[in-house]
Amino acid sequence: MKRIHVAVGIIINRQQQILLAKRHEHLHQGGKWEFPGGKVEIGETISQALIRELKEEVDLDVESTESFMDISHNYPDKHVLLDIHLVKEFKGEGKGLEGQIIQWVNSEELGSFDFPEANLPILEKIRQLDL
Ligand SMILES: Nc1nc2c([nH]c(=O)n2[C@H]2C[C@H](O)[C@@H](COP(=O)(O)OP(=O)(O)OP(=O)(O)O)O2)c(=O)[nH]1
Ligand SMILES: [Mg+2]
Repeated sequence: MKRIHVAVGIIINRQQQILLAKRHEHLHQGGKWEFPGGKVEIGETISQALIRELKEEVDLDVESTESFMDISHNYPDKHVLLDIHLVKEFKGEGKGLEGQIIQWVNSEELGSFDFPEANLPILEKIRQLDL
């Protein structure tokens, strides 16, 4: 199965809250909460893809990104490579431009959201950040 390459942003605001978005029901892993992001297009770097996706999906202007971790995960119906970056410098408040629900949450609250299975190591590593 082809592996899709996804640029994912852990977006952290000045209140140390993290931005989550709820995936639309009809999408792969629909109904689950995600860190905003999307597929890297041909000819794009990861950071270009992340900047583009975060503008398109949540209306943020990203000023810098820091690499955080990569996760390769096989769902029964899709193989993904998540290229995850921290985003702490950006302009904008965040807005669900694709009609998705978005929410800024404290790191202690992350455990109460239902994420795709591939995200478990991300949640573990966020817990180790000093937020
Ligand atoms: N953005 C994001 N995707 C995730 C996370 N966890 C996870 O397994 N995924 C998977 C779900 C999807 O299979 C894939 C993201 O692809 P997508 O369909 O949202 O891609 P996209 O935003 O470029 O949308 P499109 O090309 O379908 O319009 O990565 C996550 O935390 N954030
Ligand atoms: Mg997406």
